[in-house]
Amino acid sequence: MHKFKIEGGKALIGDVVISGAKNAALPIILATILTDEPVVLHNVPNLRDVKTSFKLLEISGKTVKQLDESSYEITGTVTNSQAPYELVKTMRASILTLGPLAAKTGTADVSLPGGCAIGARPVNLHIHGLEQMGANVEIESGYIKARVNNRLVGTHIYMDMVSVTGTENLVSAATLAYGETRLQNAAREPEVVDLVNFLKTLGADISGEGTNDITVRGVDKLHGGEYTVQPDRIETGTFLVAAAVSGGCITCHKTDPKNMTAVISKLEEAGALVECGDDYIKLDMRNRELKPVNITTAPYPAFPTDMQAQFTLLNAIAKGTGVVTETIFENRFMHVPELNRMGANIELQGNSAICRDCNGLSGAQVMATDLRASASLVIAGFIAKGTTIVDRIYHMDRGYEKIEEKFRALGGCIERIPE
Ligand SMILES: CC(=O)N[C@H]1[C@@H](OP(=O)(O)OP(=O)(O)OC[C@H]2O[C@@H](n3ccc(=O)[nH]c3=O)[C@H](O)[C@@H]2O)O[C@H](CO)[C@@H](O)[C@@H]1O
Ligand SMILES: C=C(OP(=O)(O)O)C(=O)O
Repeated sequence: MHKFKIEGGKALIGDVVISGAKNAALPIILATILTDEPVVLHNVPNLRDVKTSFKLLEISGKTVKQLDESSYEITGTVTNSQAPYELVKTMRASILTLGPLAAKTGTADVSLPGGCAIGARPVNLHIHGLEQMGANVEIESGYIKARVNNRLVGTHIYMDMVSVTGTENLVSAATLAYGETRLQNAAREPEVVDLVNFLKTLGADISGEGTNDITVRGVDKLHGGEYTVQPDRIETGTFLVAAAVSGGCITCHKTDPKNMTAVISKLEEAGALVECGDDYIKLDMRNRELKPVNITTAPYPAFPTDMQAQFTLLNAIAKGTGVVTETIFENRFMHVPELNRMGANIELQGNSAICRDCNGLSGAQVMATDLRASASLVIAGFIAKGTTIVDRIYHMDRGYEKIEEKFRALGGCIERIPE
């Protein structure tokens, strides 16, 4: 298991090019199951989760060919409708095979993902939606087994909770259903919109994306196409927080400020000077005082849970008290005890973290528990006095491309050490 060794105490300054969004790339890659024709994808990030998605496609019978650093061609037809436990256990987003496999082949045997560090994360909405579209779904030996007679049938689905991958699974499945599917209380996340735009390039007939009421009119088949994955708004936000907490100045290029209003306005409230262009965001924190900000996570367009750990760190080192409330996942504060070990003064009260003044952070040996917790600990290492060792960084490799390279270019002292 690799670790990061980080020397702290330097402002992070410079430019960084943002990669394609993990959470857009994964549903798009797995939705290629829906077509027999070639698909070319660009701006695909080189991440562990992306490799896992390609493995899932290859198991299904598809062929994946890398064209350049971030472009891939996916060809072939699905001949096997299994998403095995060995892969699903390493990546929850494997559940995104369920809708496409059921719609395309009438059969899907997808291992139940189970809980993870941040919460129980059930998939009842995915299953219930498919049942409403006519699938017969059984849970057997740890697998979701979906069977469809002939073809899924469009229907009116009200989703009890806003679920990002739940919406993505049902939208993907509905593209090949007979008739019209209406999804109410759908997720509005930019990654859902990216998936819909991709499906439209393959000939899907969808409207309402970006709202909570999406309509999909099923077509007989989808054709091939070429698509560029949107920039990663969470990677962008992570670098902006790194600039803010280190008193530095970072410009994120090839990103999309339009999808980041909640995060940018909180960074401004925290005292940062933020400048946005069409495809860049620059955050300057030099000679400015960091102020605490209260945040509450909620579905888009509200503040994203995937930026919560980074803002918990921001509040931990700001002068004054900031309250972070997590409403999406029941256990997403695993970074708090680790930050406290580095000198933070954060108290957990129910689903809130009360971040009070501390006397700065000092380097320590800490454990990454999930993807965004890892990001907050790595950034904490850059601002702490002395050396920080972050253990279990495989979490980070799931979602951040070339992370050491990117931080090093900003002046960060970080090296990967094999155990
Ligand atoms: C690959 C991907 O895109 N992952 C993102 C996706 O995860 P994911 O799609 O798994 O998260 P959801 O939006 O589904 O989860 C939201 C809430 O709904 C609950 N729920 C969800 C489905 C369901 O069938 N039943 C149920 O109760 C979950 O436990 C959670 O409490 O959205 C999350 C919320 O923005 C992000 O943190 C993840 O980074
Ligand atoms: C929680 C995340 O991812 P996943 O849903 O893949 O676990 C994340 O991207 O922060």
